[in-house]
Amino acid sequence: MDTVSLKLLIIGDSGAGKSSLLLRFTNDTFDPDVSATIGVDFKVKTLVLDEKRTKLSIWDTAGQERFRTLTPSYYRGAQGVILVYDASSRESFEGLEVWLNELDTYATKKDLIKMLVANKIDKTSERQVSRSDGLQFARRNSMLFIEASAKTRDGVQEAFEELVHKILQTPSLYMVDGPKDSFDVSQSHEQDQGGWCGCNLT
Ligand SMILES: Nc1nc2c(ncn2[C@@H]2O[C@H](COP(=O)(O)OP(=O)(O)OP(=O)(O)O)[C@@H](O)[C@H]2O)c(=O)[nH]1
Repeated sequence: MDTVSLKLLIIGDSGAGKSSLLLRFTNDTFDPDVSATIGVDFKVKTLVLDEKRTKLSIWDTAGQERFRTLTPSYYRGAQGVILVYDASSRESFEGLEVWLNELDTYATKKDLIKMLVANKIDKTSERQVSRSDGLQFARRNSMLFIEASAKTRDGVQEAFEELVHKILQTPSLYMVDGPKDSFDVSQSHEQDQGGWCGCNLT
């Protein structure tokens, strides 16, 4: 079976639930007291989809401005991005434009696939962003869209799988010409450890 290595990013306002979505997807756990990400956190997960083994390296970036150093390197070479807002926070929804601008500025693959995730849909009585508002924003910006909850698992697996499925349908995104363009997970991880703090605030 072919193995495809993909780099995915998770971006969005602080507190939207980026680390929680990643933790749910990679470990199937949820931590109500998860701490803010400093710099970047990084997880690898293998997924078999469309008769391909995909080795996903998923970069969870800090939403807080003061922890965002070396921003361009988060974006370099990414084939897919998950843009997260909190459906119980209008502010996090309104922050999406800024994240899209940052993506436009730094992404090196301009045809990368974007998935918009409305997180925290379990907080039904506190909802501030309707499904149709989310869907409309996604359509306007050529993104996939899913509503999810890292807490209840709703939509989480689907969000990652749909994104990967769409990337696999776009071979130009991951077929590489030579070693210089390929993304080597092990090498990149070593760089992370040496370059900046890839940890959670305790
Ligand atoms: N009810 C509910 N709470 C959630 C959900 N996802 C995350 N949370 C909570 O929201 C808070 C923020 O979650 P994080 O995953 O740290 O958010 P983040 O986007 O990674 O934040 P930064 O690291 O600061 O960028 C935590 O208290 C989580 O437990 C969800 O689906 N439902």
